[in-house]
Amino acid sequence: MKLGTLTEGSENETVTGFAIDHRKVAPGTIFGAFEGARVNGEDFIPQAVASGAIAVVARPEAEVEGAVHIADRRPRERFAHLAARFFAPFPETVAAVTGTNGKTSTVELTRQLWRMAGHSAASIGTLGVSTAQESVKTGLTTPDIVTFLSNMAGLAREGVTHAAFEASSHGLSQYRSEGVSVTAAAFTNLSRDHLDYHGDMAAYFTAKLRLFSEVLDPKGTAVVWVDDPHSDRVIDLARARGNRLVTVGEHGDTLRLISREPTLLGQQLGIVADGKEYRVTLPLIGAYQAANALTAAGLVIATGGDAATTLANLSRLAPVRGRLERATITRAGAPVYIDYAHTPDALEAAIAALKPHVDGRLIVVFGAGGDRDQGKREPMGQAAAADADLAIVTDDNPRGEDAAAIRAMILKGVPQAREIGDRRAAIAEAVGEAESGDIVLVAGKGHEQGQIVGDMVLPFDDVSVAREVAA
Ligand SMILES: CC(=O)N[C@H]1[C@@H](OP(=O)(O)OP(=O)(O)OC[C@H]2O[C@@H](n3ccc(=O)[nH]c3=O)[C@H](O)[C@@H]2O)O[C@H](CO)[C@@H](O)[C@@H]1O[C@H](C)C(=O)N[C@@H](C)C(=O)N[C@H](CCC(=O)O)C(=O)O
Ligand SMILES: Nc1ncnc2c1ncn2[C@@H]1O[C@H](COP(=O)(O)OP(=O)(O)OP(=O)(O)O)[C@@H](O)[C@H]1O
Ligand SMILES: N[C@H](CCC[C@H](N)C(=O)O)C(=O)O
Ligand SMILES: [Mg+2]
Repeated sequence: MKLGTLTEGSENETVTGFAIDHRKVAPGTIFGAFEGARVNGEDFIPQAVASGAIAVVARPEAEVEGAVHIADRRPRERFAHLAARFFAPFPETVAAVTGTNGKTSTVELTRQLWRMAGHSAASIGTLGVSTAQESVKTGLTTPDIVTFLSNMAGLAREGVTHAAFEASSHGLSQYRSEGVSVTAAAFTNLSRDHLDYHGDMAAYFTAKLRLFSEVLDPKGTAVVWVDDPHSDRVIDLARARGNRLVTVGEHGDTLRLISREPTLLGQQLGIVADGKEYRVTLPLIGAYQAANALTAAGLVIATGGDAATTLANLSRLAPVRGRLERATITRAGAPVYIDYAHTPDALEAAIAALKPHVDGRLIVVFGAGGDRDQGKREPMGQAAAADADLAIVTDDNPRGEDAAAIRAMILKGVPQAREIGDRRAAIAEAVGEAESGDIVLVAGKGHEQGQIVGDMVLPFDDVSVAREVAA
């Protein structure tokens, strides 16, 4: 591709790639220089040009010498659209999922349902880039724009026709997932998280709504979990823009959930679609997993799937890694579940999912991440105080913060909890305490493979630790 095809000039230089980090610039690269939360990418323009950048996308006031300056008030957006032209083509059907909780689960379940319908499908999110064959980590929920577009293009080259990705609020506000045509976009729910980055709930919601106001194709479909108090805003937005609507939930029009009964290994759902009533055996426990499965089914229907077939396929869904995953059963006979709940709402949902299965006590082990929203810590404690029979507060990626100070903030919400900083010791204590009829929930890390302390990532996997201490 020639530079002249991307800018108004007649530059004949060959574009070899795109980069947003000057350390990744090679001769022929177009460099995106953006103001960030930590540093200003514009400071690296001279180094990028010295490394061979032939053009720089940056604000008009940025100084660019020795390369073409592609000036734009919204450089991240402009960069994304230029890069998309370079990396295209992409999978023809692309769905995006936003919401505070449930994104990873929904994209993963959507991928599975598409596959059952005979499509070559993939998902991109917290678990990485996953196809039926493999899963490769990217490190972020919504990867940076260059990784995102190159992965989407790579999937298309491998024959993937259907891709679902997680649109995190950080990703949406940093234009990390632009440039592909999004045919369907789903909203799961909104509750407290990430206020360290967004400031307040209104700004956090606005970041998420950009998926519906700007990213979703004008001819695309909005899929909405309607039982969340924030769903009306999404529905109004979709109506105002003329998008097709698929609504799911107890108040849903497309898929109406009329009953839900927990069973030993999952739940029985009664669902009305197109005026017909369906009985579905979902092999996943908890109201929250039913919500995510229905939202995933909504995305599949929004992208051309038949409702009856899609609902029938729900009975064959495989669990999502680290989401209410049963790691082991203790010697006393108590099951130990691992879940990725790391917000107050998620902790409440994970506890509620297990409650119907508990005869004795529900023992919950959890912490909260360092260098993340501090205001969610006390409410997480309160959620455990309200619904757990025994809470053990421990560490979960303290990062650059003092672990004891994080625990103290959680303990304000649950003063009766036991405090055991060392996560392995905390899990061992819960496993040792549990009697027959009890359930242990270890929350916060799900699929994660490390404990981040300072700059170090110490190997840690809740599932293996639970198995080891229970052995
Ligand atoms: C707060 C945040 O989201 N930061 C991300 C973001 O940073 P930023 O744009 O503010 O970048 P910055 O570090 O200030 O740098 C500004 C610019 O200078 C460039 N730069 C920087 C240094 C340098 O030497 N050379 C250089 O060119 C950077 O590439 C960037 O374009 O862009 C960077 C490059 O893509 C990301 O690596 C970085 O993720 C950090 C590591 C992070 O921890 N992000 C988390 C909070 C995150 O994004 N989480 C969400 C949500 C999780 C969820 O709940 O699902 C996610 O999508 O994963
Ligand atoms: N629909 C839901 N409603 C409430 N809580 C949920 C819902 N879905 C998931 N959760 C809770 O949130 C946790 C994380 O789920 P999941 O990984 O699917 O969400 P996510 O939105 O991808 O999270 P992240 O923001 O970390 O990427 C689950 O382990 C569960 O505790
Ligand atoms: N995507 C979330 C994951 C949180 C997981 C939890 N284990 C933590 O470290 O806080 C975040 O970066 O805020
Ligand atoms: Mg996720």
